[in-house]
Amino acid sequence: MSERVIAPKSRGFLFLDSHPGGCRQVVDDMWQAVPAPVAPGGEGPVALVIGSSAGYGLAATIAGLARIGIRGIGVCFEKAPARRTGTAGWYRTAATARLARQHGRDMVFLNGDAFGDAMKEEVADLLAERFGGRLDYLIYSVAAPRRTDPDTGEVYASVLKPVGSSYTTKTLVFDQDGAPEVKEVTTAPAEGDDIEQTVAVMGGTDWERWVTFLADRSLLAEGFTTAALSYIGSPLTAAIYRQGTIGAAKSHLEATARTLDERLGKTLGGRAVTSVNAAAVTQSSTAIPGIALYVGLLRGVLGDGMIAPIGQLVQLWDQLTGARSLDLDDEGRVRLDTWELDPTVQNAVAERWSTATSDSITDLADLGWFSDEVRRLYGFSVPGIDYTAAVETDVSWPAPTA
Ligand SMILES: NC(=O)c1ccc[n+]([C@@H]2O[C@H](COP(=O)([O-])OP(=O)(O)OC[C@H]3O[C@@H](n4cnc5c(N)ncnc54)[C@H](O)[C@@H]3O)[C@@H](O)[C@H]2O)c1
Repeated sequence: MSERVIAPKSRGFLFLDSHPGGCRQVVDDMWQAVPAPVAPGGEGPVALVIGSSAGYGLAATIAGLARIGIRGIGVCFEKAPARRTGTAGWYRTAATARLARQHGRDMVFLNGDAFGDAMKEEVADLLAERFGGRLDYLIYSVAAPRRTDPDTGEVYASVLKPVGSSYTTKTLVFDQDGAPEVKEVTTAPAEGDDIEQTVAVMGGTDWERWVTFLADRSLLAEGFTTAALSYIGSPLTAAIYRQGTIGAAKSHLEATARTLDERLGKTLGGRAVTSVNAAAVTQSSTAIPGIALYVGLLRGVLGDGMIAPIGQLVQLWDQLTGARSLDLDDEGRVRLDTWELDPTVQNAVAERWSTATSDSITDLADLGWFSDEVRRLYGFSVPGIDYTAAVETDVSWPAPTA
Protein backbone atom coordinates (compact mmCIF):
# COMPACT_ATOMS: atom_id res chain seq x y z
CA MET A 1 0.00 0.00 0.00
CA SER A 2 1.34 3.40 -0.87
CA GLU A 3 -1.13 6.24 -0.44
CA ARG A 4 -0.05 9.79 -1.07
CA VAL A 5 -1.10 13.15 -2.41
CA ILE A 6 0.19 13.60 -5.95
CA ALA A 7 1.06 17.05 -7.18
CA PRO A 8 1.53 17.69 -10.89
CA LYS A 9 5.22 18.33 -11.64
CA SER A 10 6.11 18.91 -15.24
CA ARG A 11 8.89 19.70 -17.64
CA GLY A 12 7.25 21.25 -20.66
CA PHE A 13 4.41 18.98 -21.69
CA LEU A 14 5.86 15.97 -19.82
CA PHE A 15 4.72 15.19 -16.29
CA LEU A 16 6.83 13.19 -13.86
CA ASP A 17 3.90 11.50 -12.07
CA SER A 18 0.38 10.58 -12.95
CA HIS A 19 -2.77 10.46 -10.87
CA PRO A 20 -4.47 7.04 -10.60
CA GLY A 21 -7.86 8.49 -9.62
CA GLY A 22 -7.82 10.99 -12.47
CA CYS A 23 -6.72 8.36 -14.99
CA ARG A 24 -9.56 6.11 -13.88
CA GLN A 25 -12.07 8.95 -14.25
CA VAL A 26 -10.77 9.73 -17.76
CA VAL A 27 -11.44 6.12 -18.75
CA ASP A 28 -14.91 6.18 -17.13
CA ASP A 29 -15.75 9.39 -18.98
CA MET A 30 -14.60 7.93 -22.30
CA TRP A 31 -16.78 4.86 -21.74
CA GLN A 32 -19.76 7.11 -20.91
CA ALA A 33 -19.22 9.00 -24.17
CA VAL A 34 -19.80 5.86 -26.26
CA PRO A 35 -23.32 5.50 -27.67
CA ALA A 36 -25.34 2.36 -26.87
CA PRO A 37 -23.98 -0.99 -28.09
CA VAL A 38 -24.71 -1.90 -31.69
CA ALA A 39 -25.79 -5.46 -30.85
CA PRO A 40 -26.16 -5.86 -27.09
CA GLY A 41 -25.60 -9.28 -25.52
CA GLY A 42 -23.94 -12.36 -26.94
CA GLU A 43 -20.30 -13.07 -27.44
CA GLY A 44 -18.57 -10.27 -29.27
CA PRO A 45 -15.87 -10.52 -31.91
CA VAL A 46 -12.25 -11.13 -30.89
CA ALA A 47 -10.01 -8.08 -31.24
CA LEU A 48 -6.36 -7.24 -30.68
CA VAL A 49 -5.49 -3.60 -30.02
CA ILE A 50 -1.82 -2.70 -30.15
CA GLY A 51 -1.14 0.56 -28.32
CA SER A 52 -4.19 0.12 -26.07
CA SER A 53 -3.26 2.38 -23.14
CA ALA A 54 -3.22 5.89 -24.62
CA GLY A 55 -4.52 8.17 -27.34
CA TYR A 56 -6.22 6.54 -30.30
CA GLY A 57 -5.47 2.97 -29.19
CA LEU A 58 -7.14 3.55 -25.83
CA ALA A 59 -10.12 5.02 -27.68
CA ALA A 60 -10.15 1.93 -29.94
CA THR A 61 -10.17 -0.34 -26.89
CA ILE A 62 -12.92 1.48 -25.02
CA ALA A 63 -15.11 2.08 -28.08
CA GLY A 64 -14.63 -1.56 -29.09
CA LEU A 65 -15.62 -2.83 -25.66
CA ALA A 66 -18.54 -0.48 -25.08
CA ARG A 67 -19.98 -0.23 -28.60
CA ILE A 68 -19.14 -3.54 -30.26
CA GLY A 69 -18.70 -5.80 -27.21
CA ILE A 70 -15.28 -6.98 -28.31
CA ARG A 71 -13.25 -9.39 -26.22
CA GLY A 72 -9.59 -10.09 -26.74
CA ILE A 73 -6.22 -8.56 -26.03
CA GLY A 74 -4.74 -5.10 -25.53
CA VAL A 75 -0.98 -4.61 -25.82
CA CYS A 76 0.92 -1.57 -24.57
CA PHE A 77 4.22 -0.51 -23.07
CA GLU A 78 3.88 1.09 -19.63
CA LYS A 79 5.88 1.49 -16.43
CA ALA A 80 4.76 0.03 -13.10
CA PRO A 81 4.60 2.18 -9.97
CA ALA A 82 7.97 2.28 -8.21
CA ARG A 83 9.64 5.30 -6.62
CA ARG A 84 7.53 7.48 -8.91
CA THR A 85 3.91 6.66 -9.71
CA GLY A 86 3.15 4.26 -12.53
CA THR A 87 2.72 5.79 -15.96
CA ALA A 88 -0.74 7.11 -16.77
CA GLY A 89 -1.24 4.28 -19.26
CA TRP A 90 -0.64 1.79 -16.44
CA TYR A 91 -3.54 3.26 -14.46
CA ARG A 92 -5.76 3.70 -17.52
CA THR A 93 -5.25 0.04 -18.36
CA ALA A 94 -6.26 -1.01 -14.83
CA ALA A 95 -9.38 1.15 -15.17
CA THR A 96 -10.24 -0.18 -18.64
CA ALA A 97 -9.86 -3.78 -17.42
CA ARG A 98 -12.17 -3.08 -14.49
CA LEU A 99 -14.88 -1.70 -16.79
CA ALA A 100 -14.47 -4.61 -19.21
CA ARG A 101 -14.90 -7.04 -16.34
CA GLN A 102 -17.98 -5.17 -15.06
CA HIS A 103 -19.54 -5.50 -18.50
CA GLY A 104 -18.68 -9.19 -18.80
CA ARG A 105 -16.04 -8.71 -21.52
CA ASP A 106 -13.01 -10.99 -21.47
CA MET A 107 -10.19 -8.56 -22.16
CA VAL A 108 -6.58 -9.41 -21.32
CA PHE A 109 -3.90 -6.70 -21.19
CA LEU A 110 -0.25 -7.45 -21.88
CA ASN A 111 2.54 -5.05 -21.03
CA GLY A 112 5.68 -5.25 -23.14
CA ASP A 113 7.35 -4.47 -26.43
CA ALA A 114 4.91 -5.06 -29.30
CA PHE A 115 7.79 -4.88 -31.78
CA GLY A 116 9.41 -8.03 -30.39
CA ASP A 117 8.55 -11.59 -31.34
CA ALA A 118 8.21 -12.61 -27.66
CA MET A 119 5.06 -10.45 -27.45
CA LYS A 120 3.77 -11.86 -30.73
CA GLU A 121 4.26 -15.40 -29.36
CA GLU A 122 2.44 -14.52 -26.15
CA VAL A 123 -0.49 -13.03 -28.04
CA ALA A 124 -0.65 -15.99 -30.40
CA ASP A 125 -0.71 -18.45 -27.49
CA LEU A 126 -3.44 -16.48 -25.74
CA LEU A 127 -5.54 -16.32 -28.90
CA ALA A 128 -5.18 -20.07 -29.33
CA GLU A 129 -5.88 -20.98 -25.72
CA ARG A 130 -8.39 -18.41 -24.60
CA PHE A 131 -10.11 -16.94 -27.64
CA GLY A 132 -10.89 -19.95 -29.79
CA GLY A 133 -7.91 -19.44 -32.09
CA ARG A 134 -9.63 -16.82 -34.22
CA LEU A 135 -8.89 -13.14 -34.41
CA ASP A 136 -11.53 -10.98 -36.08
CA TYR A 137 -9.97 -7.51 -35.76
CA LEU A 138 -6.55 -5.99 -35.25
CA ILE A 139 -6.20 -2.26 -34.57
CA TYR A 140 -2.62 -1.00 -34.83
CA SER A 141 -2.06 2.28 -32.96
CA VAL A 142 1.53 2.35 -31.79
CA ALA A 143 3.51 5.57 -31.49
CA ALA A 144 7.06 4.93 -30.38
CA PRO A 145 10.45 6.59 -30.61
CA ARG A 146 12.42 3.36 -31.27
CA ARG A 147 12.03 -0.16 -32.61
CA THR A 148 14.39 -3.08 -32.29
CA ASP A 149 14.32 -5.27 -35.39
CA PRO A 150 13.64 -8.81 -34.15
CA ASP A 151 15.58 -10.33 -37.08
CA THR A 152 18.79 -8.32 -36.80
CA GLY A 153 18.72 -6.75 -33.33
CA GLU A 154 19.27 -3.36 -34.97
CA VAL A 155 17.67 -0.45 -33.10
CA TYR A 156 15.94 2.13 -35.29
CA ALA A 157 15.16 5.63 -33.99
CA SER A 158 12.40 7.80 -35.39
CA VAL A 159 12.95 11.55 -35.79
CA LEU A 160 10.62 14.47 -36.46
CA LYS A 161 12.39 16.44 -39.18
CA PRO A 162 11.50 18.16 -42.43
CA VAL A 163 12.85 16.69 -45.66
CA GLY A 164 15.01 18.77 -48.03
CA SER A 165 15.42 22.05 -46.20
CA SER A 166 15.19 23.30 -42.64
CA TYR A 167 11.80 24.38 -41.37
CA THR A 168 10.98 27.33 -39.19
CA THR A 169 7.65 27.30 -37.47
CA LYS A 170 5.81 29.19 -34.81
CA THR A 171 5.43 27.08 -31.73
CA LEU A 172 3.64 27.34 -28.40
CA VAL A 173 5.45 26.99 -25.10
CA PHE A 174 4.57 27.94 -21.55
CA ASP A 175 7.10 29.76 -19.38
CA GLN A 176 7.89 28.79 -15.77
CA ASP A 177 4.84 30.67 -14.49
CA GLY A 178 2.60 28.98 -17.03
CA ALA A 179 2.29 32.06 -19.28
CA PRO A 180 1.97 31.19 -22.97
CA GLU A 181 4.66 32.22 -25.42
CA VAL A 182 4.58 32.01 -29.19
CA LYS A 183 8.13 31.43 -30.38
CA GLU A 184 9.88 30.42 -33.55
CA VAL A 185 11.82 27.18 -33.72
CA THR A 186 13.91 25.93 -36.59
CA THR A 187 14.35 22.24 -37.24
CA ALA A 188 17.22 21.06 -39.43
CA PRO A 189 16.35 18.76 -42.33
CA ALA A 190 16.68 14.99 -42.28
CA GLU A 191 20.17 13.74 -42.97
CA GLY A 192 21.87 10.40 -43.41
CA ASP A 193 19.39 7.58 -42.98
CA ASP A 194 16.90 9.60 -40.86
CA ILE A 195 14.05 8.85 -43.27
CA GLU A 196 14.74 5.11 -43.42
CA GLN A 197 15.07 4.95 -39.63
CA THR A 198 11.77 6.75 -39.09
CA VAL A 199 10.03 4.53 -41.64
CA ALA A 200 11.47 1.48 -39.88
CA VAL A 201 9.83 2.56 -36.61
CA MET A 202 6.56 4.22 -37.64
CA GLY A 203 5.94 2.66 -41.07
CA GLY A 204 4.06 -0.56 -41.75
CA THR A 205 6.81 -3.15 -41.16
CA ASP A 206 5.76 -4.23 -37.68
CA TRP A 207 2.04 -4.14 -38.53
CA GLU A 208 2.70 -6.47 -41.45
CA ARG A 209 4.86 -8.68 -39.22
CA TRP A 210 1.97 -9.05 -36.77
CA VAL A 211 -0.45 -10.05 -39.52
CA THR A 212 2.02 -12.52 -41.05
CA PHE A 213 2.89 -13.98 -37.65
CA LEU A 214 -0.74 -14.61 -36.74
CA ALA A 215 -1.65 -15.81 -40.25
CA ASP A 216 1.22 -18.35 -40.13
CA ARG A 217 -0.27 -19.71 -36.92
CA SER A 218 -3.72 -19.90 -38.61
CA LEU A 219 -5.16 -17.54 -36.01
CA LEU A 220 -6.94 -15.13 -38.37
CA ALA A 221 -10.69 -15.63 -38.78
CA GLU A 222 -12.47 -15.58 -42.15
CA GLY A 223 -13.14 -11.94 -42.96
CA PHE A 224 -10.33 -10.78 -40.63
CA THR A 225 -10.09 -6.98 -40.75
CA THR A 226 -7.23 -4.77 -39.65
CA ALA A 227 -6.79 -1.00 -39.41
CA ALA A 228 -3.71 1.11 -38.63
CA LEU A 229 -3.91 4.74 -37.59
CA SER A 230 -2.57 7.44 -39.86
CA TYR A 231 -2.52 11.24 -40.07
CA ILE A 232 -2.44 13.79 -42.88
CA GLY A 233 -2.94 17.12 -41.15
CA SER A 234 -2.97 20.75 -42.11
CA PRO A 235 -0.89 22.60 -44.72
CA LEU A 236 0.38 24.58 -41.70
CA THR A 237 2.17 21.51 -40.33
CA ALA A 238 2.83 19.73 -43.62
CA ALA A 239 6.57 20.52 -43.77
CA ILE A 240 7.21 18.89 -40.41
CA TYR A 241 4.49 16.24 -40.61
CA ARG A 242 3.18 14.86 -43.89
CA GLN A 243 6.13 15.98 -46.01
CA GLY A 244 8.60 15.26 -43.23
CA THR A 245 10.23 12.06 -41.98
CA ILE A 246 7.08 10.97 -40.11
CA GLY A 247 5.03 11.56 -43.27
CA ALA A 248 7.34 9.18 -45.14
CA ALA A 249 6.54 6.60 -42.47
CA LYS A 250 2.80 7.24 -42.86
CA SER A 251 3.07 6.82 -46.64
CA HIS A 252 4.81 3.49 -45.99
CA LEU A 253 2.05 2.49 -43.58
CA GLU A 254 -0.58 3.35 -46.18
CA ALA A 255 1.30 1.41 -48.88
CA THR A 256 1.50 -1.55 -46.47
CA ALA A 257 -2.28 -1.36 -46.06
CA ARG A 258 -2.73 -1.75 -49.81
CA THR A 259 -0.43 -4.82 -49.94
CA LEU A 260 -2.05 -6.39 -46.90
CA ASP A 261 -5.53 -5.64 -48.20
CA GLU A 262 -4.85 -7.53 -51.40
CA ARG A 263 -3.33 -10.46 -49.53
CA LEU A 264 -6.08 -10.72 -46.92
CA GLY A 265 -8.76 -10.32 -49.58
CA LYS A 266 -7.40 -13.31 -51.47
CA THR A 267 -6.72 -15.57 -48.50
CA LEU A 268 -9.50 -14.83 -45.99
CA GLY A 269 -11.94 -12.48 -47.66
CA GLY A 270 -10.44 -9.97 -45.23
CA ARG A 271 -9.43 -6.32 -45.33
CA ALA A 272 -6.62 -3.96 -44.31
CA VAL A 273 -7.09 -0.21 -44.22
CA THR A 274 -5.53 2.83 -42.67
CA SER A 275 -7.71 5.18 -40.72
CA VAL A 276 -6.75 8.82 -41.08
CA ASN A 277 -7.69 10.44 -37.81
CA ALA A 278 -7.75 14.05 -36.74
CA ALA A 279 -5.30 15.97 -34.58
CA ALA A 280 -5.60 15.16 -30.90
CA VAL A 281 -3.60 16.07 -27.82
CA THR A 282 -1.55 12.99 -26.93
CA GLN A 283 1.89 12.39 -25.51
CA SER A 284 3.15 11.67 -29.00
CA SER A 285 1.54 14.61 -30.78
CA THR A 286 2.69 17.27 -28.31
CA ALA A 287 6.30 16.31 -29.13
CA ILE A 288 5.88 17.53 -32.74
CA PRO A 289 7.08 21.13 -33.32
CA GLY A 290 4.15 23.47 -34.01
CA ILE A 291 1.44 20.92 -33.22
CA ALA A 292 0.57 22.38 -29.80
CA LEU A 293 -0.02 25.79 -31.37
CA TYR A 294 -1.98 24.26 -34.23
CA VAL A 295 -4.26 22.19 -32.00
CA GLY A 296 -4.84 25.11 -29.63
CA LEU A 297 -5.88 27.30 -32.59
CA LEU A 298 -8.02 24.52 -34.06
CA ARG A 299 -9.89 24.33 -30.78
CA GLY A 300 -10.16 28.14 -30.76
CA VAL A 301 -11.89 27.94 -34.15
CA LEU A 302 -14.03 24.84 -33.60
CA GLY A 303 -14.70 24.73 -29.85
CA ASP A 304 -16.86 21.69 -29.03
CA GLY A 305 -17.13 21.02 -32.76
CA MET A 306 -13.91 19.01 -32.48
CA ILE A 307 -14.58 15.29 -32.41
CA ALA A 308 -12.61 13.61 -29.61
CA PRO A 309 -10.71 10.36 -30.30
CA ILE A 310 -13.43 8.28 -28.63
CA GLY A 311 -16.06 9.68 -31.02
CA GLN A 312 -13.83 9.02 -34.03
CA LEU A 313 -13.15 5.45 -32.93
CA VAL A 314 -16.86 4.71 -32.53
CA GLN A 315 -17.16 5.74 -36.18
CA LEU A 316 -14.22 3.53 -37.14
CA TRP A 317 -15.65 0.46 -35.39
CA ASP A 318 -19.04 1.09 -36.98
CA GLN A 319 -17.38 1.08 -40.40
CA LEU A 320 -15.16 -1.94 -39.74
CA THR A 321 -18.01 -4.05 -38.38
CA GLY A 322 -20.46 -3.07 -41.10
CA ALA A 323 -22.85 -1.21 -38.79
CA ARG A 324 -22.19 1.59 -41.29
CA SER A 325 -20.75 1.15 -44.75
CA LEU A 326 -16.98 1.37 -45.10
CA ASP A 327 -16.30 4.80 -46.56
CA LEU A 328 -12.86 4.96 -48.21
CA ASP A 329 -11.11 7.79 -50.04
CA ASP A 330 -9.43 7.38 -53.45
CA GLU A 331 -6.38 5.92 -51.76
CA GLY A 332 -8.33 3.33 -49.80
CA ARG A 333 -8.23 5.12 -46.46
CA VAL A 334 -11.01 5.63 -43.92
CA ARG A 335 -11.23 9.39 -43.35
CA LEU A 336 -12.20 10.53 -39.87
CA ASP A 337 -10.41 13.86 -40.29
CA THR A 338 -12.70 15.56 -42.79
CA TRP A 339 -13.99 18.03 -40.20
CA GLU A 340 -10.41 19.09 -39.40
CA LEU A 341 -9.35 19.52 -43.01
CA ASP A 342 -12.53 21.33 -44.08
CA PRO A 343 -11.24 24.36 -46.06
CA THR A 344 -13.30 26.85 -44.05
CA VAL A 345 -11.81 25.52 -40.83
CA GLN A 346 -8.29 25.45 -42.26
CA ASN A 347 -8.57 29.01 -43.56
CA ALA A 348 -9.73 30.24 -40.19
CA VAL A 349 -6.88 28.45 -38.40
CA ALA A 350 -4.34 29.76 -40.94
CA GLU A 351 -5.54 33.33 -40.42
CA ARG A 352 -5.15 33.04 -36.66
CA TRP A 353 -1.79 31.29 -37.06
CA SER A 354 -0.41 34.16 -39.15
CA THR A 355 -1.24 36.81 -36.55
CA ALA A 356 -0.53 34.75 -33.42
CA THR A 357 1.94 36.33 -30.97
CA SER A 358 2.55 35.85 -27.26
CA ASP A 359 0.21 38.80 -26.67
CA SER A 360 -2.64 37.72 -28.91
CA ILE A 361 -2.53 33.95 -28.47
CA THR A 362 -4.93 33.83 -25.52
CA ASP A 363 -7.64 35.39 -27.69
CA LEU A 364 -6.95 33.22 -30.73
CA ALA A 365 -6.41 29.77 -29.24
CA ASP A 366 -8.26 27.85 -26.55
CA LEU A 367 -5.28 27.56 -24.23
CA GLY A 368 -7.31 26.63 -21.16
CA TRP A 369 -8.62 23.60 -23.00
CA PHE A 370 -5.20 22.73 -24.39
CA SER A 371 -3.42 22.91 -21.01
CA ASP A 372 -6.16 20.85 -19.39
CA GLU A 373 -5.95 18.26 -22.16
CA VAL A 374 -2.20 17.93 -21.59
CA ARG A 375 -2.75 17.58 -17.84
CA ARG A 376 -5.53 15.05 -18.36
CA LEU A 377 -3.04 12.83 -20.20
CA TYR A 378 -1.59 12.28 -16.72
CA GLY A 379 -4.88 12.24 -14.80
CA PHE A 380 -4.74 15.88 -13.65
CA SER A 381 -7.40 18.58 -14.26
CA VAL A 382 -10.09 15.91 -14.30
CA PRO A 383 -13.41 17.26 -12.98
CA GLY A 384 -14.68 15.49 -9.86
CA ILE A 385 -11.24 14.49 -8.52
CA ASP A 386 -10.05 15.82 -5.16
CA TYR A 387 -6.35 16.41 -5.74
CA THR A 388 -5.74 17.29 -2.07
CA ALA A 389 -6.66 13.76 -0.98
CA ALA A 390 -4.13 10.92 -0.70
CA VAL A 391 -4.59 8.22 -3.31
CA GLU A 392 -3.30 4.64 -3.67
CA THR A 393 -0.56 4.59 -6.30
CA ASP A 394 0.38 0.94 -5.95
CA VAL A 395 -2.16 -0.37 -8.44
CA SER A 396 -1.46 -3.82 -9.86
CA TRP A 397 -1.57 -4.78 -13.52
CA PRO A 398 -4.98 -6.33 -14.26
CA ALA A 399 -4.93 -10.09 -13.98
CA PRO A 400 -6.96 -11.94 -16.61
CA THR A 401 -10.27 -13.07 -15.15
CA ALA A 402 -10.93 -16.80 -15.27
N1 LIG B 1 -2.34 12.19 -31.81
C1 LIG B 1 -2.71 12.59 -33.00
O1 LIG B 1 -2.95 13.77 -33.26
C2 LIG B 1 -2.92 11.55 -34.09
C3 LIG B 1 -3.74 11.88 -35.19
C4 LIG B 1 -3.96 10.92 -36.17
C5 LIG B 1 -3.35 9.69 -36.08
N2 LIG B 1 -2.55 9.41 -35.00
C6 LIG B 1 -1.89 8.09 -34.99
O2 LIG B 1 -2.40 7.29 -33.94
C7 LIG B 1 -1.40 6.36 -33.55
C8 LIG B 1 -1.21 6.42 -32.05
O3 LIG B 1 -0.76 7.70 -31.70
P1 LIG B 1 -1.22 8.42 -30.35
O4 LIG B 1 -1.04 9.88 -30.57
O5 LIG B 1 -2.55 7.90 -29.95
O6 LIG B 1 -0.05 7.92 -29.36
P2 LIG B 1 0.05 7.80 -27.79
O7 LIG B 1 1.42 8.21 -27.43
O8 LIG B 1 -1.10 8.46 -27.10
O9 LIG B 1 -0.11 6.21 -27.54
C9 LIG B 1 0.86 5.30 -28.00
C10 LIG B 1 0.51 3.89 -27.54
O10 LIG B 1 1.53 3.02 -28.05
C11 LIG B 1 1.99 2.20 -26.98
N3 LIG B 1 3.38 1.82 -27.27
C12 LIG B 1 4.45 2.62 -27.51
N4 LIG B 1 5.55 1.87 -27.75
C13 LIG B 1 5.16 0.58 -27.67
C14 LIG B 1 5.82 -0.66 -27.81
N5 LIG B 1 7.13 -0.74 -28.13
N6 LIG B 1 5.12 -1.80 -27.62
C15 LIG B 1 3.81 -1.77 -27.27
N7 LIG B 1 3.11 -0.62 -27.17
C16 LIG B 1 3.79 0.53 -27.36
C17 LIG B 1 1.86 3.08 -25.74
O11 LIG B 1 1.90 2.26 -24.55
C18 LIG B 1 0.50 3.71 -26.02
O12 LIG B 1 -0.52 2.80 -25.67
C19 LIG B 1 -0.13 6.72 -34.32
O13 LIG B 1 -0.04 5.91 -35.47
C20 LIG B 1 -0.39 8.16 -34.71
O14 LIG B 1 0.31 8.56 -35.86
C21 LIG B 1 -2.34 10.29 -34.00
